[in-house]
Amino acid sequence: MAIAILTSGGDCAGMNPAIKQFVDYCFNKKIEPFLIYDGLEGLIDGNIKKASYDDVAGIMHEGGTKIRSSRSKRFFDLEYRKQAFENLQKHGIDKLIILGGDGSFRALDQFYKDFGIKFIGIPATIDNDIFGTEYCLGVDTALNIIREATDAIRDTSASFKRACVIETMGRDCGYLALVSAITCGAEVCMIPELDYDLEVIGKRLKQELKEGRKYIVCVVAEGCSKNRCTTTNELVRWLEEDVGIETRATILGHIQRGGNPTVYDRLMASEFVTFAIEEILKEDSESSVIVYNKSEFQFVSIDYVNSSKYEIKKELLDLARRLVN
Ligand SMILES: Nc1ncnc2c1ncn2[C@@H]1O[C@H](COP(=O)(O)OP(=O)(O)OP(=O)(O)O)[C@@H](O)[C@H]1O
Ligand SMILES: O=P(O)(O)OC[C@H]1O[C@](O)(CO)[C@@H](O)[C@@H]1O
Repeated sequence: MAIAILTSGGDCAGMNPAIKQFVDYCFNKKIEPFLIYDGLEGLIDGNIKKASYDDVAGIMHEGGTKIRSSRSKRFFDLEYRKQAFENLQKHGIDKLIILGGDGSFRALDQFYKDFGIKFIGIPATIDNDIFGTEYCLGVDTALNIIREATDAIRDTSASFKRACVIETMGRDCGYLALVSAITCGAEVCMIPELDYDLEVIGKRLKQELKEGRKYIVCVVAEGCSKNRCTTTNELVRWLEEDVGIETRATILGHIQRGGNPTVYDRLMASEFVTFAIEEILKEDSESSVIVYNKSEFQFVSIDYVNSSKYEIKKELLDLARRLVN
């Protein structure tokens, strides 16, 4: 029996520990593990290799993905998916484990419908934006990187009595910005999920500055720029001209996607992969996504994952409401 693993979409910390556990666990179960390099692009190009212990030795602590990732235009095309299927056939692979976001799951769902290749999707994206799961691999590491950066930026802002605007990733989802704002003690948090009123926030900040505030930390989700009118540059202008404080902006960018996986992401990687392998080995297993809710792993259908948009839970949003008023 042969199973292959691939990583797709944005990489994240935790992918390497997952790949290592995949290989180790398969060997332990006397299953042949294969590695598909370069995500869906590699699947199309036949960049597939039987795994050895050497391929995964010493990768537990490394960020990113050793087998690399891709976003593939070609995979939307049946002709290339057929080529991908033929590549798998050459190696006798009929089961796939994919680490990625919901786009990657949709890709393999289409592939399953075309050629019957079963798969299990493991949520792995720093955005934490997949419907049906409270946690996606890589989020804890990304949050810790944002925390470290924000703590450092606060040091220099406080030294100059400045404001700082820190833009986080997350696509349309404000999860990274929200949790970072709460846990880094930000004064302002702007995310697509929460209405905010610059006039009201401005009044509060001016009063606080009058009372001796030495710095302002403003965390903003990249999704705000896309979905609303307030871009990071506009926030800088507003802080300088309306609130009256010298301001610097930092767009954290891809630094949030790299870095050594935290203990939590290493452990989650191991658990996600182990349960996924156990599930896909079952005779009656259907293609599905492994999700993590209330400290438990479960399997849900792709249709379920695609049925709705991920929403940040209200209790968490409530913790940040004072930062938007
Ligand atoms: N309906 C589809 N049919 C075929 N391929 C698809 C489909 N949807 C997505 N894909 C493929 O899946 C790839 C990964 O999707 P996407 O770029 O949205 O990232 P993702 O898996 O959602 O991860 P992230 O959240 O990190 O961006 C796409 O580049 C594309 O090749
Ligand atoms: O690395 P790329 O292709 O520029 O994609 C960036 C996007 O990927 C993510 O890092 C993960 O989905 C988003 O937060 C971000 O908007």
